[in-house]
Amino acid sequence: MFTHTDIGAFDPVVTTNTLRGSALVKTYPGAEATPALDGVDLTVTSGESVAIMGPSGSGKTTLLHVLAGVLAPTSGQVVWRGRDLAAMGDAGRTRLRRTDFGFVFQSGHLLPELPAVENAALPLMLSGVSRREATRRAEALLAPLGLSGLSARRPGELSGGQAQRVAIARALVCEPGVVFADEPTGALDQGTSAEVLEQLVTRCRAVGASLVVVTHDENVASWCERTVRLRDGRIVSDARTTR
Ligand SMILES: Nc1ncnc2c1ncn2[C@@H]1O[C@H](COP(=O)(O)OP(=O)(O)OP(=O)(O)O)[C@@H](O)[C@H]1O
Repeated sequence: MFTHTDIGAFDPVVTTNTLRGSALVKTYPGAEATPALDGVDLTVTSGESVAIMGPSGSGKTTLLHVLAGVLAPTSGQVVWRGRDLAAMGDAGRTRLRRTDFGFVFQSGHLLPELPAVENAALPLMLSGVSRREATRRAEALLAPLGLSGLSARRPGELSGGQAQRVAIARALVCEPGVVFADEPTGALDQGTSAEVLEQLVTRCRAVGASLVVVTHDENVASWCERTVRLRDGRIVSDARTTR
């Protein structure tokens, strides 16, 4: 017979790719009076896409970094797949960021000397997968992003939109549970930005990864299932996107 405790063992928060931030506070040294995050609760469920919006300085990037285990919160807790990030230690969090999370930044952060396919394959090679297997898997991700003919090109030989699509492939190559993107289309013109965003959302959905994307662009947010708005380090609205 199941008791209440037995049922708890099947808690979906523990067994699925749920990312949960609770009571998150972050103060930077010298700015203790004005926390960058001031009591944020945010749960991202498996496969969900969430846009984080708000004015400049409202805490968007800080929230992204705290949820991703890049920055430690001053207080509060981040739990991924039922595990507290604070309990993992620096080495554990570094490993987690490599295996479970993917990252896309505003301007790609690709290595200029490597061809596109090796840039996309890099996280796999860093975790010990052979170059041959890593590039095979990277090629398989570049193809649906419309880049199969460009995999030998170096970043300097790609357009901004193409380079961001290589960055999307790189973020997905380790089959992450969550992709974190900080202004991923901030350096692109509007048309290219819409294409890249569509690709980012579509590819994350195709592989079942959740997406947390910081943006100033309402068009970007409209691609996500949910929009969270911050002001002065607090959530002021959290709503399903209506189309
Ligand atoms: N390393 C840091 N040291 C001190 N203060 C910081 C640091 N990083 C951010 N802050 C401060 O924390 C607050 C939130 O910054 P954050 O970068 O998270 O905001 P944001 O909403 O992402 O802003 P933007 O849209 O301009 O990128 C701001 O007041 C900022 O000045």
